Amino acid sequence: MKPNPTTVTAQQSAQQPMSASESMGWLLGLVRAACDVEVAHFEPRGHALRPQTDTQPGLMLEPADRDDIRELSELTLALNAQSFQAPSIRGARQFRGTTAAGRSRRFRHFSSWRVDVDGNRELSGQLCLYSSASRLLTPDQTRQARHAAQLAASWLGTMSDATTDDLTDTLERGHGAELLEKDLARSIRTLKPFVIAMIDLDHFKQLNDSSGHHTGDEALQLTARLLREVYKRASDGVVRWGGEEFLVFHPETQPNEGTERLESFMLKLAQAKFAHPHGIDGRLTASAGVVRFQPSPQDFRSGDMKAKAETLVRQADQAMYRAKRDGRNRFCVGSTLERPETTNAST
Ligand SMILES: Nc1nc2c(ncn2[C@@H]2O[C@H](COP(=O)(O)OP(=O)(O)OP(=O)(O)O)[C@@H](O)[C@H]2O)c(=O)[nH]1
Repeated sequence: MKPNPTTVTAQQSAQQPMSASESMGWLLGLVRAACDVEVAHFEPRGHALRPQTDTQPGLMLEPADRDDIRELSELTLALNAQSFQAPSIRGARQFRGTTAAGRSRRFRHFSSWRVDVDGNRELSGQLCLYSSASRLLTPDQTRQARHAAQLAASWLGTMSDATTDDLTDTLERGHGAELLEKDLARSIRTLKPFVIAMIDLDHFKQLNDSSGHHTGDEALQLTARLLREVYKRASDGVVRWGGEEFLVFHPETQPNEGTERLESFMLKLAQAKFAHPHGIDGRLTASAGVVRFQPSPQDFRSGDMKAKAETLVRQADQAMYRAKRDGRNRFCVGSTLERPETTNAST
């Protein structure tokens, strides 16, 4: 690919840690510079897109938009177009829209790439590029665009290492805690219920002692894989919180979703039948605690998101210890939090 200013800027900024959304902006910038793409649609893996409206206004990728990759990843971006009409872009080969110059045109799909930046969430999915009929790409331009996207994806892949846990490919604790605070803040803004669960493997020390550390590692990897299967939406967080402890969090989009998804994980773990000589029924089990937080308008006023997140984590932890005390291989529900600052009784 010919060097261009976008590439230089991108390579320079790649020396600095970039957020996932900045990375996405950068990737699109590269592709746009290479091939005049007009509409880019990012389809996160394992995550259904919101229904599109009949006429979606064009959305530019401006710095102000970049804090929120979860919202961003659900969007279709009109890079050089004014607007486009598409009831659902997902899988669309073509749709009508208006170019930047105000002309009505048919936009055609010309290429898609798998983007796999973070094994757990966010920029993992399919980037589909559309161009208007008057701008169909030459084979050379297509090659350039492909090269740009591959280059960007490989840079981004390298950068994701700092935020994920090497062994389990889930979010590393520091990064997970930051996302938790952001997601909690969003739930408070939107007044949507929010769920946190703490999951801890049972008798894990004994598994290490009897079957070896390597088997212990495999148990952690299995657990992480099953959690990722259950908590697979772009808005879900799966974090390795401690040695054999995982934290998950997500907005509650359906009633009772927190407990149902945890049940589904427990069932998958039981079906995996991972042998544990000292485990319940000779297999690997887990104990968990889950709390659901329903924000109220009052929460806007007390803004210490870190303290709120810590309280919720502590309550999930207390509920998890209750599950351990009650015999393990189960989960307990912490009391619904009306005010996360108050640490009264989840046990
Ligand atoms: N294999 C392996 N073991 C780890 C890792 N990180 C922490 N551990 C081990 O995890 C074990 C945690 O044991 P405990 O906290 O005593 O808990 P437990 O044996 O699971 O007991 P309960 O939680 O009460 O059921 C310790 O032996 C740690 O050495 C890891 O990355 N790999």
